[in-house]
Amino acid sequence: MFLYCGIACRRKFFWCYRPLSTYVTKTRYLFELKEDDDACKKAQQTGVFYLFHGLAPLLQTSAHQYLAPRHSLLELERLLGKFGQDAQRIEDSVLIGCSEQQEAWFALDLGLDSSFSISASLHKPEMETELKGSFIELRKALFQLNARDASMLSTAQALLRWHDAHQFCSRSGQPTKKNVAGSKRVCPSNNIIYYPQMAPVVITLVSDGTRCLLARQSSFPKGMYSALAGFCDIGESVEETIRREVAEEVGLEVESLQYYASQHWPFPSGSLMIACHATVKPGQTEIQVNLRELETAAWFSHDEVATALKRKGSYTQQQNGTFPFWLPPKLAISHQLIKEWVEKQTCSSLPA
Ligand SMILES: NC(=O)c1ccc[n+]([C@@H]2O[C@H](COP(=O)([O-])OP(=O)(O)OC[C@H]3O[C@@H](n4cnc5c(N)ncnc54)[C@H](O)[C@@H]3O)[C@@H](O)[C@H]2O)c1
Ligand SMILES: [Mg+2]
Repeated sequence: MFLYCGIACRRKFFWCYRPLSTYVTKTRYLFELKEDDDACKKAQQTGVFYLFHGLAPLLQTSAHQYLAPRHSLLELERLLGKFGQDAQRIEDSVLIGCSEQQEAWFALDLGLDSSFSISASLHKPEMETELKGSFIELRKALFQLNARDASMLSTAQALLRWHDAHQFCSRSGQPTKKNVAGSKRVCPSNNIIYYPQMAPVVITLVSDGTRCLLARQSSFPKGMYSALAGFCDIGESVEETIRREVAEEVGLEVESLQYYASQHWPFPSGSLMIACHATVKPGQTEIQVNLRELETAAWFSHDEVATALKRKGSYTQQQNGTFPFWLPPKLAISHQLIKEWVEKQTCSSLPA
């Protein structure tokens, strides 16, 4: 592709241009689709649509995995026609990404109330039959999706939910209007622009040097423990949230912390999970669990955690009445954070 970057580098007596990488070309294309309604409408002609109903994605089952089917604009128009829906409903769709070949990906919810249709939710079973799939709650399906579909459907659900909840201007009370890509909504009466939001959440794996601290909430599946998590309060830095959450939930003071990685998380309504390692002073490890937030918390050895990482989620009660200790699945950043801690511990215990 003969695309050149606008920033030229001067070498001796002539200008030379660096061709844009596929990644840069793709990000620039997505930027254009968000800014230019006509370009985005054009992209819908050749793009594909992922379908939702009441925020549950349409999925098909294939060998213990879920797959997210895609539909062309033509197929979608035909489907809407068959169910007596206005094709204008497609204007509710949101842009969620594109391929390296610039095939744009959109998501559309056929079950949420729309200004173009009010009775779509009545057709759910018939639509499932027609589409040869089922609308399945993302919470149930997430861990049986491949990483790419999981990430895309999470983004799509968060964006669709945000649009559904921001139909009206909080200042004028008037209906807001989304741009074609769905990257913003505007109130026509006062031009206030609303952008999709997500809540920053820290997730911290506390260690005392040899053990790590894991906790569970009563809402977790039986036997599952995870690292400590908490929403950032307004005005806080990530470091302040970590110190506060660890103090609040287990009564310990963080000595040092280190950023690990981040992940978009669709629950409860679109969060940015910021994962960090933290340490406490070796002598100050007595846990005082805040029972309003947690069911329990405890220190675990390297070997206990390494074994639990290999265990798949299980709800089978053991003979002594307890449930096996297990950790969140691979897709969750808490799993990756805990895995990194185990690997680091393994390396540091190897003879030099
Ligand atoms: N991806 C992962 O690996 C992973 C692992 C653990 C937790 N999480 C996510 O982290 C989130 C936060 O963890 P937590 O429940 O321990 O948080 P938390 O300890 O802050 O407690 C939750 C409480 O915080 C309050 N809160 C403050 N701001 C909020 C907001 N913007 N949205 C909702 N509630 C808000 C509410 O009262 C809520 O009951 C969970 O919703 C969970 O989905 C993700
Ligand atoms: Mg918490």
